[in-house]
Amino acid sequence: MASSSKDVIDSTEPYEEEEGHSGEDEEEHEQPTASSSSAPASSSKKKKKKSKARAALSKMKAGISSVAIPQEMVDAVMEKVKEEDPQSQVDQAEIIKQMKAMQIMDILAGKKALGARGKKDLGEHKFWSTQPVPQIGEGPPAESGPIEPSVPRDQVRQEAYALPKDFEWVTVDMSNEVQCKEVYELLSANYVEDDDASFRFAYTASFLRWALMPPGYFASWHVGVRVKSSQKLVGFISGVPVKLSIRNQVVDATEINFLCVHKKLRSKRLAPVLIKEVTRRVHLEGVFQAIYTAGVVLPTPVSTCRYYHRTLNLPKLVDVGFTSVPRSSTLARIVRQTKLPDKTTLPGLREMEAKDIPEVETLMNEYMKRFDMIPVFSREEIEHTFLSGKGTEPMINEARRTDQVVWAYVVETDGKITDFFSFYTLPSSVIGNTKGHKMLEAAYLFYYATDAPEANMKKRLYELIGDALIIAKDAKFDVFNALTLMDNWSFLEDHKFGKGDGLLNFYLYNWRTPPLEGHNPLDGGKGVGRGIGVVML
Ligand SMILES: CCCCCCCCCCCCCC(=O)SCCNC(=O)CCNC(=O)[C@H](O)C(C)(C)COP(=O)(O)OP(=O)(O)OC[C@H]1O[C@@H](n2cnc3c(N)ncnc32)[C@H](O)[C@@H]1OP(=O)(O)O
Repeated sequence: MASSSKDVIDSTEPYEEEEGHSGEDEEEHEQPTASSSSAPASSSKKKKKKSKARAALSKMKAGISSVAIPQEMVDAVMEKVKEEDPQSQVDQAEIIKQMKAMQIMDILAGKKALGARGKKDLGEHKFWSTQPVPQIGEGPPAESGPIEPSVPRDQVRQEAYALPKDFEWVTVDMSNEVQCKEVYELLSANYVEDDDASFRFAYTASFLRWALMPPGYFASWHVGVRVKSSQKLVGFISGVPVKLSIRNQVVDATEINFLCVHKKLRSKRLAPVLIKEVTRRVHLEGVFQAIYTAGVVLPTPVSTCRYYHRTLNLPKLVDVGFTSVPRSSTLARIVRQTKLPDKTTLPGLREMEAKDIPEVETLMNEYMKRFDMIPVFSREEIEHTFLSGKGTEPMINEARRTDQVVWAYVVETDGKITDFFSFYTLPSSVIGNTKGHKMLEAAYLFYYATDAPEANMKKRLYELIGDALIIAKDAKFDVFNALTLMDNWSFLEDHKFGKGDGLLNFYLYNWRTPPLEGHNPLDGGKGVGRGIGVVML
């Protein structure tokens, strides 16, 4: 009798990975080291809720929880703080947070300041230690470039990696509605959650189609794993082509995203085999570099950015536990303080149209020179990225069409496009909420550009993002999120974005370059740089 997918999923043993494939991957076969969870902020239930709220979405793809801090180190720091300032209100949770941030910065700086437990705290990395990525403690490279050479197609492993016997590889056809829905369903139930399992990213099917089918995409880079007997999709990873300019070296790369393994198949070493298989398929197309982001700390981030959140619908954010009202204030007061103007303010602001593509391209090419790592968009990519996700009529509300995934606006002054901004939707499902809210509607700041001269740049960006917030509020988003990349640092605080707890790590595969400025968590929110100009979905 054929086993049901439930039986197969429940009984799957940890996967013993193949050894020595094409000399690329000699992972030792051991159980993964369990990552430690972050320390609770407080034992009191109320405080815990508050800490959950602060962490919220920013910790989802952006956790620092995999870095363990020994209790004795926390105690020692606590003692020192009290010694220097007996009135200090700082608590253990804050110390742990700061120490984790310090560790990440040390990794970025290539210092071995990880304490006696060093590498162990970060896990042994049985898989990642075999991959062409900068290893922990290696130190910043003197020069940028590939870690291992590219090889001709006939030297790339031709056969797929072996999977446990009950599973098989599939290439998911994202243009097929049923298959796209299967990916959506896998992710809806199993993708990234925050530490408290309160929210889970809920990318829509139309979003996934938009994200995974840019011009020149390779269907073979949409890799799925199915249970043979039931054909249930239980694993996924995807790549899309991207041309990156990293410190002025242009690299044909792939953007890897949506790595997901069904919850019941976790810790069985399926992720490494998914990563190896997508790598093989990417190599077969002559591409040998990749960019990806993750909340977890792996060897080795090229940069780390922090999330910031701008409240748009405070009562709902409080209801779902995303945020809380400080004791010293009231809901009504904060609503008043964060109220946005009813109408956008910039003359000439309008939705981007196809006719604007050449001017937006010129504007972006010029403006993006400010950052060290940027995407190099072709005209077709600009069209796809900013216009193809516009959705269709009818409108769901006054500023949102059915299936709209991206919002793109330009400022036209005397027939010339002077500015541009965009944001995209990424809702999260609210897990186990008792107040009737199923979804948290979050907008994420995407690309923008302006021709404002440097002296006027800060003011102009402030105005642009102010209007983006108003449009997002009209489209009924609950919160507007942004990272400390591009020039975001210049307007986040002025626009009343709250600093999130979460950090997002940026990684490059098979490319070494000295750390790119993103955000220095030691610097209390200042000291942000202009390293990262790539916005990952
Ligand atoms: C040239 C082309 C190159 C293309 C490839 C470029 C690289 C792309 C890399 C992928 C970029 C993805 C970008 C995104 O999509 S980031 C989003 C990742 N997805 C989620 O967080 C969704 C919820 N979680 C899951 O589905 C699972 O927990 C996943 C699938 C994440 C791990 O499954 P599981 O929990 O069952 O673990 P395991 O026993 O199979 O495997 C354990 C090994 O996997 C390493 N691990 C864990 N999490 C991640 C992670 N997020 N990136 C890279 N590696 C990760 C881990 O360190 C350990 O290796 P090592 O520490 O022992 O060495």
